[in-house]
Amino acid sequence: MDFDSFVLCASTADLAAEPSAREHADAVEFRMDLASDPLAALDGYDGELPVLATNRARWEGGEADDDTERLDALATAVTMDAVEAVDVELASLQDGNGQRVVERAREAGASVVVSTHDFEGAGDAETMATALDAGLEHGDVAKLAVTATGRKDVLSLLALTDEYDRADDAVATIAMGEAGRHSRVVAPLYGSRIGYAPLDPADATAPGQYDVATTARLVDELSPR
Ligand SMILES: O=C1C[C@@](O)(C(=O)O)C[C@@H](O)[C@@H]1O
Repeated sequence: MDFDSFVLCASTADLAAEPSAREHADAVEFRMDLASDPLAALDGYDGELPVLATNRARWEGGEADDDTERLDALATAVTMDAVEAVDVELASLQDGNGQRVVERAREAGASVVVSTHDFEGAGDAETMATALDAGLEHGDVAKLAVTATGRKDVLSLLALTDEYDRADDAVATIAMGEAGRHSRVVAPLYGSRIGYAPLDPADATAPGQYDVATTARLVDELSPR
């Protein structure tokens, strides 16, 4: 999967739901940590959309507990044909444990998204840039999802997104929460390369998400012709 332009992911724990994502999404983000037998589901996957595999650790807002098992499963997932990209937490790369997933992804020709989440706040622009720079050192796309507490946080994030995009650095930026909700459809206009949306709002995988049909429609309507 390449991230030269915006990729909208339908975020789901259920790969069987892929047919209903096709109309709106470019890819499926498979939240392995929220699925009951994720490797079996991937093995049986015969959908059309490419898969971005995420196995989010509990310490980063997900539900996967054992870090060794979690990263092993991710390393196996990237060898599967449908998996064209993988998400690895920046912290897992900085402590060295996630490196084997990146190596496996490289061998398999899958792209690597390096993610950082802040579920409490946004930090200042320098903190955000530090996370993006570190992500770019390890992977193809640096993803930063922060929690916006007000408009200023969103503006800082959008300004940074614009800067990295102008430098041709692939970043994905998201301001989570109510104050940041609009960033999910506006950040792509400033160069954010990935969006995440559930098929059904009741299955949101993060605060402030629009459903995938709404996200696709709004991004399309707002995009310059
Ligand atoms: O990291 C991300 C971004 C996200 O947290 C969001 O805010 O849309 C949703 C997650 O499913 C995904 O793995």
